[in-house]
Amino acid sequence: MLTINNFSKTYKGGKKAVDTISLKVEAGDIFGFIGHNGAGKSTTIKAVVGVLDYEEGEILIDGHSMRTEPLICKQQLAYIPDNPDLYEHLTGIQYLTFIADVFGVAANIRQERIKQYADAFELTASLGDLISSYSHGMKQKLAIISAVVHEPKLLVLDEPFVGLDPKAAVVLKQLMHELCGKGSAIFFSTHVLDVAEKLCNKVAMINHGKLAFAGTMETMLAEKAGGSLEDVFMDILSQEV
Ligand SMILES: Nc1ncnc2c1ncn2[C@@H]1O[C@H](COP(=O)(O)OP(=O)(O)OP(=O)(O)O)[C@@H](O)[C@H]1O
Repeated sequence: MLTINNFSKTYKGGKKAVDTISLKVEAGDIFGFIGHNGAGKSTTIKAVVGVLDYEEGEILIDGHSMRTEPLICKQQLAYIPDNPDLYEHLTGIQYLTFIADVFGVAANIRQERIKQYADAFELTASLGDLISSYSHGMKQKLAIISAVVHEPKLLVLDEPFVGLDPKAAVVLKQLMHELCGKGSAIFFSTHVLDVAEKLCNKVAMINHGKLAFAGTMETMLAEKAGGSLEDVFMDILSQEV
């Protein structure tokens, strides 16, 4: 579903934020992307979803190149940034309707999905209110609902658990499992290693722009007998790059 081949990104001014990384996210995967502050996670994610240009390497969504076929790629994915910037002058329901229109979701299907997810996130009563009146967490919940309303083949999230209350975090985890059960793939960055360890079947660790590991969670944990994801993370961080 997502293939990253030898992707590198150098920002203007010469800063090489990501250095020749490759990984594969397949249908049904919940793939966690882990790394220290400034490791290159958001840079990679922004290139994957087509909001950041890149010159080196290739990013394929379901076999299509994000560089040369961005529209086909973007039709298949949903992206939730770490700080969702929504249209504040719309109400919650107007925003969800707008996104459902963009992705051509049939009226009966969108109604069903909006009801299901808004109820689960306890946002139904606020859908008629302006987004400008929402709290940070409510905006995040709305962004999540807007992402799943069109059931994307690939859902990409940057730090999705930051700012969510514990119940919303549980709902999000259930939703991620549900989406993957239907054959979608999820690629998300997180600093919450306990959540990643329990939730993800695959994981990649990036250290100063370079990939330190990419593969199954099982393999990663087996590399450090009896260790947790936190132990592996600390071990990788202590290694020279
Ligand atoms: N627009 C930019 N221009 C120049 N350098 C940038 C830009 N955006 C990010 N960087 C640099 O690229 C490196 C990787 O940043 P990135 O935001 O990808 O890290 P991250 O892993 O997402 O970090 P965090 O966990 O803190 O969000 C950092 O050194 C950062 O300073």
